[in-house]
Amino acid sequence: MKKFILGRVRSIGYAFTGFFFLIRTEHAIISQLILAGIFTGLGFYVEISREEWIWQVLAIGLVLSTESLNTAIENICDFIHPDFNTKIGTIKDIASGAVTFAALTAMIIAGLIYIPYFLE
Ligand SMILES: Nc1ncnc2c1ncn2[C@@H]1O[C@H](COP(=O)(O)OP(=O)(O)OP(=O)(O)O)[C@@H](O)[C@H]1O
Repeated sequence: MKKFILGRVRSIGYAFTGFFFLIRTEHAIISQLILAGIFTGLGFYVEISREEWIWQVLAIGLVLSTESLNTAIENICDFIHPDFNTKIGTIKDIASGAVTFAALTAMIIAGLIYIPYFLE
């Protein structure tokens, strides 16, 4: 049991190391965080409902998580094959495509939340 708990605590530590690495060094994550900050400010400004906050937080989390996984895939690609390779290019494009899915979803959610407020 003690070994199990220690293992879990250590894993949380590694996870936070990755978290801080991303927010310190990854430009894509930093830009998404700035955007998340802008939308958080907008949420307070137009006083969105509790339910709309939940959707907004989920949308932000979805984009940041997908972007983080995309960064991990890019790093693996650059590590295993630093030179130009069409397969590596396709893998990176696919990982970016996943971010696009998440970003489009977030844009639709943002539209559903904010367009009615701005039409009022
Ligand atoms: N080794 C490679 N071989 C072939 N094509 C590559 C290679 N590296 C990158 N590419 C192409 O360039 C695109 C951008 O790759 P890159 O690694 O620069 O990511 P990025 O989207 O600019 O991310 P970031 O801004 O986080 O660095 C890829 O989606 C792929 O099409």
